[in-house]
Amino acid sequence: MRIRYFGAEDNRRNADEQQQIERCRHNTMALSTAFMLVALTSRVLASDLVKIQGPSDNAIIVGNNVELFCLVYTTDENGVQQKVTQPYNVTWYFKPEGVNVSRVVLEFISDGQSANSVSFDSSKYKAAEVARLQILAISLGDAGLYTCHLDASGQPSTGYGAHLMVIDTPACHNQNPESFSEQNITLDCIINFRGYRMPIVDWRLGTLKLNSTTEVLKNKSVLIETLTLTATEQMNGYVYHCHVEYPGLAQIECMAHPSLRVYKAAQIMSVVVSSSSGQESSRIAPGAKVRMQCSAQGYPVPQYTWYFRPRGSSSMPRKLAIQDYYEIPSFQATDEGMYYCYAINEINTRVFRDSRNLTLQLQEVEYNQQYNVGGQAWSASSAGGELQAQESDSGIQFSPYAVGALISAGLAVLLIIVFVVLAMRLKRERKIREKLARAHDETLDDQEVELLDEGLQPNGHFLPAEYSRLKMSWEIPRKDIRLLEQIGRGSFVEVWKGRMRRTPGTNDIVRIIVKKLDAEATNKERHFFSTELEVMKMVPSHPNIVRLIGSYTSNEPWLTMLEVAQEGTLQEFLQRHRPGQQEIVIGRGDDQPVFMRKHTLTAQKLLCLAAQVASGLEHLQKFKLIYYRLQSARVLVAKGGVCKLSGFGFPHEIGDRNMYQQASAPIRWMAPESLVENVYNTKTDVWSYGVLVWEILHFGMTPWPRLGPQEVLESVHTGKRMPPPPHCSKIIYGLMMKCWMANPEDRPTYDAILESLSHMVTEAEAHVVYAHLPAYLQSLDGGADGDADGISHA
Ligand SMILES: Nc1ncnc2c1ncn2[C@@H]1O[C@H](COP(=O)(O)OP(=O)(O)OP(=O)(O)O)[C@@H](O)[C@H]1O
Repeated sequence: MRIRYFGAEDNRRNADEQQQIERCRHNTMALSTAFMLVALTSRVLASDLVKIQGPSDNAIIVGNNVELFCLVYTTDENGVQQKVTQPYNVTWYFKPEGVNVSRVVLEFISDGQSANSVSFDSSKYKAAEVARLQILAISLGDAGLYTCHLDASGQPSTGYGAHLMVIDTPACHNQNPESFSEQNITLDCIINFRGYRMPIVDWRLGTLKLNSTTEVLKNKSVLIETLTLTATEQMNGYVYHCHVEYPGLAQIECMAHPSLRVYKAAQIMSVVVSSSSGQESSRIAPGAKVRMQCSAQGYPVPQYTWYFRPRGSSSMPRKLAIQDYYEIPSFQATDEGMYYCYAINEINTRVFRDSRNLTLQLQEVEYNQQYNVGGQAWSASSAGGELQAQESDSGIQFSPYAVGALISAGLAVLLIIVFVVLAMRLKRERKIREKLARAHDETLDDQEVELLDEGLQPNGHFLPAEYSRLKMSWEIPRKDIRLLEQIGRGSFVEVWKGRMRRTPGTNDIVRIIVKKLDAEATNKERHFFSTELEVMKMVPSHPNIVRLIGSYTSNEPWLTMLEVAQEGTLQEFLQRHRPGQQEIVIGRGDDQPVFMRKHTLTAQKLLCLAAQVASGLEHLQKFKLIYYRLQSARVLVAKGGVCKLSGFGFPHEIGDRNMYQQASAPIRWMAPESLVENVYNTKTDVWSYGVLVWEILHFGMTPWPRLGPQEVLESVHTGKRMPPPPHCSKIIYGLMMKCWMANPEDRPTYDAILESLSHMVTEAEAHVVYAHLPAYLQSLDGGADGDADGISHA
């Protein structure tokens, strides 16, 4: 905080301020002298012989001391001030701000020889020289009117008064020290002041004054100056300050610490190709030098990675460079292909990713390709990449109009082909859906929606006859659904615990989970919601798939009703059953917590969990469905430790959704082809499944525990894999490694995975050896910084 005084005294502040105070004291004295001159000429004196000089207005900052002057003097026949030699009394009065009554705070009694003082609050008020009042450790309550009265020879004067204004140090608050770009930032400057003058307050950035709003509270003694800004990346590191000025008295400032941090998810703004042939084009002349420049915005500043996949190749793109540009010194046929620029940054453990790709080709124009420009024949030579004028000999000459017409015709044919392909694809998908719907209908009769409150009705049919009429649409009347408590959130849904009437018109109630679409969901999100619902309706039931109970889409907000997975997510379930966690607190007695003994999951149970997930995935695969971001935090667990999958769809929908939510990609679980090309299919699910098996065997630990997301990405691309866990057999590690094969075709089928697991389950303790469990898995916080940081090469 910086302070500049016009008038105040301070004996507590630092040396700098002391100097300023000295200056201020002189100022005050100068003011007092001026005041005295005025008083001498204009005020009524107490008596002809004894006179007083009154104090002057002052402003002082809380915590400082101040001295108010009231001098007693007499003048000789020449008008020169002399010491008073006759008896007199001087009384100091104080009338606090906003109060109508004055009280005596100090009194001087002089017999003409010496003066005694009586202070009415000795800790606060002290006497200095004759008739001066010292006020110590000023607080806001000391603001008000101070007057000194002279009583000489029984003739009391009216006295002299001065206002003391007390200024508190302003407090600057930055309410949003961390925010995202485009969000609002609010800075408050709160000033406590007492006295008759309101300060002038403004927010500044350097010397630039900014528009802010002023609010005065508490009987005009507190002022709040609010600055509202829209966060932009450029504001990073900015510190705004609040400037408070008491005109003619003091200027004070406070800074809104900490400096601003404005996050922005990595976003590629442009990818520019330039070549030595002087053109910005994706067609490059042979031998030309090419530079591709990728520019991204974001805070923290994004990291760039370039990948390349040669033309005609279906292999994984290989990494080229970790920088914002990539250069090819001499472009050749082998450089033809797809180049990808990735920009990544991490904000509060969430990873944000953006990518662009471009195709580079050799210039097709070979020798003697001719155009007729302006009646003159030109020949384009690919060697130099430049057009050179030369006389054309013979050959057919095309006018630019003819070339244009040809291109338009070509485009039209292309459009028709695309249209036909799309129509055929849509028709095929519709057929699949109809087939699925039929399959579903066939299973409807014996489909018992699991009784969620088993105690109530263990074997009853969930959907009553009245609802079954609605069965094809799965619609449940809204009056039969009750939302009780929100337990979670998805990207565009709220997840609620709820209740539903099992039979209309009765009080037969079951517990359900309700996913409620956000009111402000975008059209795209509505589409994802309804597609997910439609897919769930079509998939025949399976013990490892979360069961759909019904939906409500007649009115907003749309609802999906699901069976309850009491144990929460698989990740939470695993962490709760970690070996180190043998006791859990289940409640509190009078003072003592109540513990319950928990059992660590057995080796067999761990392998069963892995098998259940594979079984659910195999079921989905039969209907050509894939998972949306498979990881233990997205698999649910129902009573009895039964894994339940939810969040699946057709690959193109999932790809679309993953692209939409690309910003928060679960990099640690993603297959290399998903990372680079946004490809999602059964084989990418198998890769993620391998990572999920690792999570199961590590009781819900985060995969690649010691690496940041960028390092994970690079490790995966350079063929590195997580190392063999010390407590797992070679066979089980081999299964994980197969899931992580670089070539998707080399990864196992779910059938093969289930086959392998079924063998392992029979002698589970030989595959998951608890005696070899690493120390980091035996404690509660093992997930945070376990030692599983070695790296294997695929
Ligand atoms: N059937 C259920 N039983 C118990 N809890 C559930 C159930 N469904 C969802 N939840 C809880 O709600 C949370 C969010 O649900 P979920 O992840 O399914 O939402 P989502 O829409 O798929 O999320 P996202 O948009 O991130 O994909 C889960 O982590 C889980 O804790």
